[in-house]
Amino acid sequence: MKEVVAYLGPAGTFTHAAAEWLFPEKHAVLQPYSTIPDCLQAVADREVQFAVVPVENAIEGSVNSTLDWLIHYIDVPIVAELVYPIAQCLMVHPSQKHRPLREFRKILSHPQAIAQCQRTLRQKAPMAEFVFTDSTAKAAGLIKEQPDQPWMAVGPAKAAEFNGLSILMENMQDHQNNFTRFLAVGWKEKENRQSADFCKTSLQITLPSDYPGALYQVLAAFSWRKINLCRIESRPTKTGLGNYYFIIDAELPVDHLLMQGAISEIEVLGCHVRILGSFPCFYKKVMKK
Ligand SMILES: O=C(O)C(=O)C[C@]1(C(=O)O)C=C[C@@H](O)C=C1
Repeated sequence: MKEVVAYLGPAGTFTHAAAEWLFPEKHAVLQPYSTIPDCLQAVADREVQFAVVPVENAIEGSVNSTLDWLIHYIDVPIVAELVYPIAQCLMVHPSQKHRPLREFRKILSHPQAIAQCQRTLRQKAPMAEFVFTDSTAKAAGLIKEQPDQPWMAVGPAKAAEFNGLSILMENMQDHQNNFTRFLAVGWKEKENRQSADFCKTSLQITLPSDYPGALYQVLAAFSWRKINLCRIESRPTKTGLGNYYFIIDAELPVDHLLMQGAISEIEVLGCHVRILGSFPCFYKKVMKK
């Protein structure tokens, strides 16, 4: 039977492209959901076997709703990671394509996409106000429904294609080398049909209390074992200002002897360690035109 995979829809989002890459059509049915929490809750409630969600962008940083949902509201392991190239396009209804950019009044998109193009958008369309939508493809769909409005959307070329929109600018993010890291979460290990670039373990660490050098001691457990850390992120525990969880990604699988040693040492220090997942990581390089 085919696996059912939730993704941030509608069809044409960057997350859709990432989900198609991780779960090819031959083996899976991709099911769109309106928001990132909806995707994650669907897998937690076992409506679907997997969900694919964005977690970090090279320009704008963390996707907090993904991190918070994984930390606070559900307990489903991360089973794979994909780093995927992001090319943002400026798109309009074909009936608006000859209008000068300065005359546009609204720019619709997901907040992450707008943030990646903020400077360019300010320069090209200074009169336009930003309107945030649940996804880039949702924004493209709204533009399609309003042929008479001087509105634009930001998002993937696929979203323009699916909605019959005209692309006015390609690769318009403020900085090149734009990539987003996506996570697949699910109830069983993802079969590795592609070979992974490397394996990673994602840990949520709670310090026992705030004392000098607490985080330093945690990092030392990785450092002297020469375990490479690829990310440290703090998120509020939501119990009071200044209380944080640390999300630490280490470049070794959890069953590796060195990782086991590091985790035990950190626990002996009085920290609470939650394993968010130990998973293969894939890297999709930019496709040359
Ligand atoms: O709206 C989309 O197309 C998405 O897939 C969401 C999302 C994100 O939340 O980061 C995914 C990749 C890009 O960084 C911009 C937007």
